[in-house]
Amino acid sequence: MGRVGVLLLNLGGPEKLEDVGPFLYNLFSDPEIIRLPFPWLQKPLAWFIASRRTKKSQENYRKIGGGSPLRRITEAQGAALKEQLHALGQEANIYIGMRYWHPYTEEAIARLNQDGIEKLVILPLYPQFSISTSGSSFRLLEKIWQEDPRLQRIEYTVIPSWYKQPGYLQAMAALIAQELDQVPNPDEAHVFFSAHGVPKSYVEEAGDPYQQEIEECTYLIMQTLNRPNAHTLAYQSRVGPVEWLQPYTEDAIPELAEKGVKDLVVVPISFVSEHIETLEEIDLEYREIAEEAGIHNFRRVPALNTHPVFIKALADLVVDALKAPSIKLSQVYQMKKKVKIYPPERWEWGITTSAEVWNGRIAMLGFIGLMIELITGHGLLHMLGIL
Ligand SMILES: C=CC1=C(C)c2cc3[nH]c(cc4nc(cc5[nH]c(cc1n2)c(C)c5CCC(=O)O)C(CCC(=O)O)=C4C)c(C)c3C=C
Ligand SMILES: [Fe+2]
Repeated sequence: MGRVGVLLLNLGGPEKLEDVGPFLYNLFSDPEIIRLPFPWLQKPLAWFIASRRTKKSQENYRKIGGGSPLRRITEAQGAALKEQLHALGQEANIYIGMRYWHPYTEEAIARLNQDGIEKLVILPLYPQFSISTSGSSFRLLEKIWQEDPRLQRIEYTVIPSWYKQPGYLQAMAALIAQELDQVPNPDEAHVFFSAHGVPKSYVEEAGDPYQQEIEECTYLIMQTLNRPNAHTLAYQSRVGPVEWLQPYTEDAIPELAEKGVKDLVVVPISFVSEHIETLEEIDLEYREIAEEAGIHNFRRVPALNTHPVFIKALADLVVDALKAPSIKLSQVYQMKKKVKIYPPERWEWGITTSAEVWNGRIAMLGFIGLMIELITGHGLLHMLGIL
């Protein structure tokens, strides 16, 4: 086997408070995060939403020490993975490719090109697949691959998602058991899975398998845990006015308190590192909601970070992927999405699907323009510098 590389894909996070604005701009510029009918509207709208959100988001990052720990943790995971692979007899260079902050995916690709990597495993650090996370990174990689002829010589394979991996399930179960054992009556505590949400339309219209993978994953973790505790799944971190997957975490916690739950063990499920949504949203915001609602013991299960059982699970995934038939980037969407044929771009007269799509797009553009005017007091053309 030639020189082996592992590309770890992750979201990235602002390292300093000054990074928050540009990080949010990068995030909202991604069509997999905000889906707009007109690509030319993406950047002005990203700029607009990022500018409005920066201050509040900075306040949250300030509360967790002034920046995201994601780069530091991902680098530690990469180093631990390299060591574990070495212990299994597999030498490999590890590369970290973040989607919205440093080290960007493009930087990782430049480095693995320089190092002459011949065989590559692409491993997203998201256990479950979503169009908005792994899907977005895969789309970016497809584009990079098409534009860089040097990449054609690399024999690569993708791991689309890995929420069923036994070592991962065992590591999650061990962390939950450890937290349950800290409450006075461990069997009475309620296990509360809080997954990062996505807009409902991702699942219902775009065919994102995320909800199904999250549901199956919670079921498998409970099976692995093998304890009598009741459990609930809810979705956190909603952004914007549209409906996201329900129930929302902030509603589900008081509902459980009303039903008499006193001990709550919260399990962040869609991400493997500590980040703003565990350290701020769960540890501060949801804890306050829970305590006000009458929960006596609110405990949060730590993220996997560099848990040795988890790192061994990642190493096993890499070793297995190197042996298995390769999966190409172009295959992932076919495997993962219940593809709904998007209505044709070509205009057709009459009451056709195409006409409905274009009517919808025009109405949406008008609505966005109206909202911008209502909020800023300026029209869209004014904001774009046209007037
Ligand atoms: C599996 C995990 C994640 C999904 C699914 C996801 C979807 C998603 N996120 C946003 C908007 C934001 N996400 C933000 C931060 C953020 N998101 C994830 C993970 C998932 N996002 C992580 C790990 C982080 C934090 C990184 C860190 O700095 O620690 C943010 C910025 C923070 C804030 O201002 O609240 C936004 C905004 C959308 C719209 C979306 C699905 C469409
Ligand atoms: Fe997010």
